[in-house]
Amino acid sequence: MASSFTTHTNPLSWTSPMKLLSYSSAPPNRNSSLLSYRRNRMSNCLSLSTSVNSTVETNNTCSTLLALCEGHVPDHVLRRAEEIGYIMPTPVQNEALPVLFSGRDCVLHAQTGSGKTLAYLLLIFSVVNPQRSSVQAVIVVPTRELGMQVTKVARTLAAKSMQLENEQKSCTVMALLDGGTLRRHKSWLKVEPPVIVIATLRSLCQMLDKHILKLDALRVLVIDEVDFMFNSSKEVSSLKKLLTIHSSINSRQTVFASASIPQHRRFVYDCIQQKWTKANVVHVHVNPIEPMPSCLLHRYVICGNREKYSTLLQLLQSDAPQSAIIFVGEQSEKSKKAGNAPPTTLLIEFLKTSYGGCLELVLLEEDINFNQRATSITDLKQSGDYLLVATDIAGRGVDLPETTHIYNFDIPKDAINYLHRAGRTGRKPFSESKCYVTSIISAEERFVLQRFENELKFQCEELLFLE
Ligand SMILES: Nc1ncnc2c1ncn2[C@@H]1O[C@H](COP(=O)(O)OP(=O)(O)OP(=O)(O)O)[C@@H](O)[C@H]1O
Repeated sequence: MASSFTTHTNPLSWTSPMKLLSYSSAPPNRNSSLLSYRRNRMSNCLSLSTSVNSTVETNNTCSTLLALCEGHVPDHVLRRAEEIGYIMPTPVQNEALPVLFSGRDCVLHAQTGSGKTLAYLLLIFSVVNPQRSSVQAVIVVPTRELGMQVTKVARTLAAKSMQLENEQKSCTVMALLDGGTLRRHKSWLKVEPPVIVIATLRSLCQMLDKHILKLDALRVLVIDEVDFMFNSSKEVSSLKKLLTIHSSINSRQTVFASASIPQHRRFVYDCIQQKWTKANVVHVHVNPIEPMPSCLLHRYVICGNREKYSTLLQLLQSDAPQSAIIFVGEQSEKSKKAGNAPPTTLLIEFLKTSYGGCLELVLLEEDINFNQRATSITDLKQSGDYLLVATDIAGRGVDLPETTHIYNFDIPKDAINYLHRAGRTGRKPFSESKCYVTSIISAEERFVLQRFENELKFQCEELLFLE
């Protein structure tokens, strides 16, 4: 079956990045802001940081990551970073690292895929002392998937460099994630006391409440995806307790990170008022006029509910993605009670029989067991040719850089969700390649997508199916 799509106005028009950068409220000069972003992105000299309550000297000189971190981060960690391929700092690393090394608390606010993880990990390696067997840094993450990913990067950086002999003892990194049992976590703690702990809030608080883990020696506390954590009714009281009772702002450096911090001025104000951070906290906000990466091209297709499956199939055939994630909405409680199969399962079954392409079909959702979930992401990272069907569990933080296409089979519930789903692609900081985000919507949902466009300052092009 020959299938193809065209854009509403001009079949090729959506390939133009200039056209895609639109603003709901008029920017000072659209073209010049795009050009300056491009220039800055290439030379790593972005100077769009906003500081709150303080004047921050930002580092505007072009330098390598090594030059930026020398004298702060141990040599063996910097060598490992180079071996992995981290040579130049990304804009957020360029902006944030001098602030972080100065000891100030920090709200890291930068686009998805911009390299916030490496920024806070380099801070941690600059502060902790591997000779002391006490927990000196804690990174709190919202999901097991993100936790496993951050643990992997931290362990890779902590591992012995191939270039340096006679190195110091390397840091022990421990993951305390949902899905592991308290007994197992307890015995790991005994066998190899960790210096850096990466944890989901529930598992961490369980250990703290039972006095199995102590944070007396804590030097750095990172809360990743901070807006999500504060928005989650299940997590918020534990989070506040961690920030104010289990540890103190005076003895630790606090870092909050996310690509989306709604009402960020209010948030920073609250941080100070509630004593979650010190009063001289710095808000490092990189590229505030463009909440999403400019390498993303946004498209939508309108179709009836019954045609969604065939529309997705046609899109997959015409796009031929290298790797893709298809986001499906959560199953409602009513549908669960009625004994219906989850929408993810229905879609996987459909694709198994209809999708004839060479990508491996993988499912990721809350209801599959933790070991299976662990395998999914690890396998995907290694294989690189996947068609991942997922709920929003894969929407936050998951880093699969080979993903070239995102499909919103169901429309995200709000603009923030759109931003994080879209941000699962375009995750190669120095690449100029374009990546695609396509939403399959009904005619009635067009106005919802329009609202996202206004809020997130992007423009979506309609794809029309050609018979
Ligand atoms: N200096 C660098 N040079 C090259 N690649 C980098 C650099 N820093 C980070 N990366 C890569 O960029 C990708 C995105 O980084 P990371 O996962 O830290 O993004 P993020 O800002 O945390 O995104 P999100 O908000 O979606 O969680 C990763 O694959 C990482 O390895």
